[in-house]
Amino acid sequence: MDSNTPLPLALTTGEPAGIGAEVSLRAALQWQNQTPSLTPLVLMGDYDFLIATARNMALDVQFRHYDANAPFTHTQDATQIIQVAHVPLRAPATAGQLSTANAPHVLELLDTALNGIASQQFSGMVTAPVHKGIINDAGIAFTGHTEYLADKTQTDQVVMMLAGGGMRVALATTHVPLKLISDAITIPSLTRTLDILLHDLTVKFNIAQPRVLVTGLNPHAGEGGHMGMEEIDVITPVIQSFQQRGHDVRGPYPADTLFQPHYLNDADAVLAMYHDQGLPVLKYASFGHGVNITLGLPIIRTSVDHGTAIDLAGKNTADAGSMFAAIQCAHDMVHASHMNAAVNTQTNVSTRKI
Ligand SMILES: NC(=O)c1ccc[n+]([C@@H]2O[C@H](COP(=O)([O-])OP(=O)(O)OC[C@H]3O[C@@H](n4cnc5c(N)ncnc54)[C@H](O)[C@@H]3O)[C@@H](O)[C@H]2O)c1
Ligand SMILES: N[C@H](C(=O)O)[C@H](O)COP(=O)(O)O
Repeated sequence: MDSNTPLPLALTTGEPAGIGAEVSLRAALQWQNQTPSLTPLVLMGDYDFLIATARNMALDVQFRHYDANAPFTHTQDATQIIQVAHVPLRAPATAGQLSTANAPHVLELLDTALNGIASQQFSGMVTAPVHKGIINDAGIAFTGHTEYLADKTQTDQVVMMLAGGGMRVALATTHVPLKLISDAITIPSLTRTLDILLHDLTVKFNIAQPRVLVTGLNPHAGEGGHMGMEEIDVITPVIQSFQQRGHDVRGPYPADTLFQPHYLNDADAVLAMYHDQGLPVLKYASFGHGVNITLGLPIIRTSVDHGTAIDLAGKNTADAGSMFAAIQCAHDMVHASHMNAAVNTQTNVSTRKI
């Protein structure tokens, strides 16, 4: 490929019984129409299934098979062409009807994108939602893209961060049952989470001196130890160690009152302790336009803020705003990473390999 042509982003179309194909197609067309010649997209999915989905949506669109040896850019007159890296379904897909038979297909979409990134065909991946339950029902242990991609890229720890509504909310734990949360937050794990968060905010989001607000774990951040000891034993010592290293990391703040402009206006990200402490606030502020980002991976990966919406599949009513935002975010992160890599090459500043 011409070195001036940006590498495509891989877009995995997700659970075929859900809204993944619909939001992928709609957002891809919007992206290609708004930004022709910018970053091409390649959809990972079953070619005929995507054609059938487009027909059901009455989209004015043409399809072509992705060919790594024949670069394709969405020029002004080719914005309605969708490139597909064909990953065959394992069984016919019906909107709204989950099937364990297609669980391997869903994971093959991710593997195809990963292989394409490894072989430098793609600059990153944007993922449509998968259904964690049906993959487990198929006998495949799976807790989420976040953990799957960490495992596949042999990354010891990653950080889930969602962005939307003017906020970034990162999590100290990912898909962990509530009763295991306290034990999962240790001085080493929280330190590593903050290291990853600060590093990726700098390198992938171009924030020179990230300001991070950290929540407590317990009501009222433990009320001085009367409502839990995690703040005193773990969270405060970790925050202090980052402050001693010169970072703008503050807290622990009671999570129930932290999410207000008074605090947020003076911060680049909030680090919440667990999934349902931070994400409901962010999703209330931005559902349908938020982006899920996996930090700490050696690749760029973004995703939607919603799930498979089985109840909406096939109805052509799903909002593709979050998928569009995820494409935009991945595009911006690729550019920020390239810029920072160039700066570091020039100044010989070493950064952790991402
Ligand atoms: N990135 C991902 O892969 C991802 C993200 C979140 C949830 N999930 C998975 O999705 C499955 C279903 O999860 P859930 O039911 O909790 O959440 P969901 O987001 O699928 O649905 C919640 C509600 O939001 C609505 N909704 C979701 N997306 C919408 C859209 N684009 N436009 C309009 N309305 C939309 C749905 O109709 C439903 O009423 C679970 O297996 C979950 O783990 C996957
Ligand atoms: N925690 C995510 C959310 O609430 O949006 C969602 O489950 C997706 O997670 P993965 O990206 O790990 O699949």
